[in-house]
Amino acid sequence: METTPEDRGGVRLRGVSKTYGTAEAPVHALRGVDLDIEPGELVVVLGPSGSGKTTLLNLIGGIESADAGRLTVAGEELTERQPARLADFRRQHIGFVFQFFNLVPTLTARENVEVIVELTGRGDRRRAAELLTAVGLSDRMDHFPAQLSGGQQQRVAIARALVTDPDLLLADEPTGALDTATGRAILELVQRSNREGRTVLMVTHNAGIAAMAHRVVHMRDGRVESVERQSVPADAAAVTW
Ligand SMILES: Nc1ncnc2c1ncn2[C@@H]1O[C@H](COP(=O)(O)OP(=O)(O)OP(=O)(O)O)[C@@H](O)[C@H]1O
Repeated sequence: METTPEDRGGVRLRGVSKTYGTAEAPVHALRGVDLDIEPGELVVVLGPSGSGKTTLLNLIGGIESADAGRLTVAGEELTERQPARLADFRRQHIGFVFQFFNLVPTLTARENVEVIVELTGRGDRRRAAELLTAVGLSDRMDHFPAQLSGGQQQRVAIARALVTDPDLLLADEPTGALDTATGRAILELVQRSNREGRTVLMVTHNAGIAAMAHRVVHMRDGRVESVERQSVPADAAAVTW
């Protein structure tokens, strides 16, 4: 399906379910989730451990497929899409940031970003240095992950997620492994990316972080329990947890 500018980064879920485990011992990670995310929104997903937050993010990002329901992400219908075509979708539309950075230990910061351009065929290798500078790492580009602090590694991960200019940035506990001050700096980068027009969906345990969202989705037992709109989202620099 052709993506129009209006579709850029928008999400629509209808009756989406995902079950893990066996027929004898099923684990209902998501139970009939309905959710709309408008292009350009910053949405935070809150909920206790096991409520289905990561599963929701992984389905929207095409890492996994739903068992039931309909998903449209960035103008693309993902329902019943085969894994190989989900990979295409991810390459074209999604940037991921994870709790534990997931950098390749044998590549430098710059190479960790550049390799994504090679793997996806999207973006421009020259943007790697530009993005690393934008996240404050101009003097660390040739360092390996082990030579970087956690916060610096997460900055590399954000540059890596953005190098393909994705429609949608998905972040799963991006501050979970960081101290508060470092985590706040990462949230500022996430917010900047959103203010530049990108849709952002971020999962966290920390209710304080939700202050920076346009909308907060509360999950419980695989369901959306409530959605709250915040007319004046806080600056990430002012968020505390
Ligand atoms: N690959 C898997 N195989 C089996 N069960 C899984 C799998 N992934 C998730 N689950 C189960 O699905 C439920 C929802 O998990 P999910 O990771 O989405 O929750 P979460 O809200 O992100 O939790 P946390 O905050 O602890 O990361 C949990 O009961 C979890 O154990």
